[in-house]
Amino acid sequence: MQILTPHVYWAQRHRDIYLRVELSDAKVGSTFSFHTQIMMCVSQGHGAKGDNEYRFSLEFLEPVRPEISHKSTQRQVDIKIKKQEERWWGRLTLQEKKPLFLAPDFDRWLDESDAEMELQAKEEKINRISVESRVRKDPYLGLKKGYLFMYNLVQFLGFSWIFVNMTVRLFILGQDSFYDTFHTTADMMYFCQMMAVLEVINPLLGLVKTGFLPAMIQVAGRNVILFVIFGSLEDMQNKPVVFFVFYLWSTIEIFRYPFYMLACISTEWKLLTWLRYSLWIPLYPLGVVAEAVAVIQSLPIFDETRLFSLPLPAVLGHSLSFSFTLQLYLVLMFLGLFINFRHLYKQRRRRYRLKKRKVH
Ligand SMILES: CCCCCCCCCCCCC[C@@H](O)CC(=O)SCCNC(=O)CCNC(=O)[C@H](O)C(C)(C)COP(=O)(O)OP(=O)(O)OC[C@H]1O[C@@H](n2cnc3c(N)ncnc32)[C@H](O)[C@@H]1OP(=O)(O)O
Repeated sequence: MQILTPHVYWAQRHRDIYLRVELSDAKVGSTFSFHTQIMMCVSQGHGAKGDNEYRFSLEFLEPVRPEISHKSTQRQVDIKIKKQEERWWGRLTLQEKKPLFLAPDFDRWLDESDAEMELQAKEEKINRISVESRVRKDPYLGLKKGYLFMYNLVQFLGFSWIFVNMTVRLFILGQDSFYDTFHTTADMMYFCQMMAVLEVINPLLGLVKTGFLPAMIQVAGRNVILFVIFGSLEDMQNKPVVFFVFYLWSTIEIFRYPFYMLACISTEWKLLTWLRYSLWIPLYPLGVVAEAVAVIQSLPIFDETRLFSLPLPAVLGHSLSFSFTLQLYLVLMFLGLFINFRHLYKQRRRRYRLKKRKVH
């Protein structure tokens, strides 16, 4: 009996092989069999030699997966086969000479670089959809952003009030303003620094991408100075060091909080970003030095007043002055400076590397 072979057209992508078999009204029961990389197809349909049984076999260049998807239409049978390994084939069949019944399917034909671009476009689309669906999944996003925006606004207003107040007094009173900074601005500073505890809680709740430790060091470090050194020792309150500490703190915050506010509404001002990620370079070490001066100045006062001193058993002496704890704290301060300086340096690099990548 004569074996009839249909015309078969082929095209490929990195993952798939497409075959189009020229058989109209092919019966649903086309059978396919696979043996490693050989595929055989038998089908009843209307081809070049009228209504008949047609068959063909192909030995592929590389192994394919045995599962196959195919669809018979009035005009043709479309077959899709998955390659076992995702790569571009130089030709379809193992034998170099192309079988006579096989030809390229120019309707689907793409060369390798076009197929790569198509693959890339598909992957980008999938990524975009998955990012969009992740973003859409958070039903509280608006609420979170609203809360962060309000928090940053309140902090911005608080620190701006301190900064403007101190600057105006400096212009009017000159050096005399150094001595009553605490009495004129401490209430607002207490308020802002108590609120700043939220900066440690926010990353714990996953509201911001900040590391917990840097925020903890920042907030705890400042609050020790504000509440323990300045707040509890009246003798410290009229020292010029208060002016320098408060001025350095508020200078960075009047840029940092508006930067966060803009981030909450997905907006950016280049100059503000630059100031947020650059001003800390001189301000942070200066701030730590000013805070260290405040701690050192408070040591004799704690020794004298015995405030917060730790009672000791009679054999060990009367009590342990709080100044010992503060001397230990001085060491911690420089460790904290190192950790946060490195953190801010990394944040700066990440920000500007990211931006460069977006530009190219
Ligand atoms: C463990 C016990 C410790 C005990 C203490 C030990 C001793 C401590 C000594 C410490 C010395 C402190 C000295 C200090 O007080 C001196 C001064 O402050 S001087 C003045 C200069 N100071 C500064 O410049 C520091 C200012 N502070 C900060 O920058 C932050 O507090 C800090 C945690 C240090 C770093 O901030 P962060 O990690 O948040 O970096 P980013 O700004 O880049 O933010 C990361 C991403 O999160 C988003 N984010 C963060 N916060 C908010 C917010 N409130 N609202 C909205 N979005 C926010 C931000 O947009 C970033 O997102 P993206 O990456 O998408 O851009």
